[in-house]
Amino acid sequence: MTLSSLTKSPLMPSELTSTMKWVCLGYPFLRCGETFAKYAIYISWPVRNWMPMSIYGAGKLNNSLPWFKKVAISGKQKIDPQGIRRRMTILSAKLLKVFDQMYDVRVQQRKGKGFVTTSDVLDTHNIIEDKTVELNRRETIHFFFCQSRVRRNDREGKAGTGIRHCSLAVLGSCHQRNPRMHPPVPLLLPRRAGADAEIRGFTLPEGAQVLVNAWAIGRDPSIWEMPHCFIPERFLGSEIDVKGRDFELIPFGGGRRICPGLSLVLRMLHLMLGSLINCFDWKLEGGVKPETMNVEEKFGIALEKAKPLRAIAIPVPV
Ligand code: HEM
Repeated sequence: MTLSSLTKSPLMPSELTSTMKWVCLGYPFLRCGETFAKYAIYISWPVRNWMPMSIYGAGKLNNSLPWFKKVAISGKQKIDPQGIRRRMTILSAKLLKVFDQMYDVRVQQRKGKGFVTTSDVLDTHNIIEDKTVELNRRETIHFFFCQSRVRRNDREGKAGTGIRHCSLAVLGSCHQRNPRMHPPVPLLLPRRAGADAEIRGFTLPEGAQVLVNAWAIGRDPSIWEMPHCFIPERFLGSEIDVKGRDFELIPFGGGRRICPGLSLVLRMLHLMLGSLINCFDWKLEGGVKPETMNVEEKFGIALEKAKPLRAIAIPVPV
């Protein structure tokens, strides 16, 4: 089976090229009697590029080893080898409790004299102390919960520290291409090989789950000069963009599963980042310098900064 026949598989991105790097997990190796040595090919990528950074999400063993998943779904006993489900349940409960308390506070405030509506989400959800209140409460709190998850997905260290006077073109390069180094979704949506394939000497068996490591591609020294340096100008005059045509830069994925929010994101980021840079001067807290700022990442389904960025916004006098 050749690379070109693999690309015809409905489960693979049709524009697959050899510049793509692969991590392959979840191949039921017992099924075809592969040796461990061969299987090791599939785990070597994640061990190097992914395992140290994973906490939850894409790094679940249950997702990677089909046998595990089967047991977890069919059996009554829920297997949670890394304690991920347990930790997520605890954290979700904590977050719901926070929202629950906020809701209580607002109910009390609304009962008080002189309460002025703020037209915020709690108010527009029209809290009423009657028998429907429990439903309203649950809906509102879960609405917050979803919102905070979306926010976490989109969170990315893109403060305009030190680039207030950059041109619009450089700004475009910053927000469109910054995800090269810090793609918010480091491993794209999982794909499954529809047929056996041979890629650069590696055998990709039918049924293997394939995770494209956009994070590693964006830092590959064979593709990028000085891959660890943030040089927005490197894209000035360059044809490369994030729209899924250039496989060396695929923070939004590619093919039929490409992020449908792409156009919205590009417009909104330009507007938001431009406004933030235009309206404020930015300083880092505690004498931290941009050159020494901690840019380490914490990996999961969505990439986060290991240490949150604490920036001080100083309004620019009009
Ligand atoms: C900086 C912001 C964002 C980044 C970096 C991002 C990145 C991604 C990536 C990498 C994928 C997987 C694509 C693939 O595997 O080929 C994806 C999927 C998706 N994104 Fe986004 N995304 C962002 C914002 C948004 C927004 C604002 C929306 C909605 C308005 C959105 C909706 C989706 C949906 C629905 C999918 C799943 C598509 C599918 O299953 O076929 N994303 N995104």
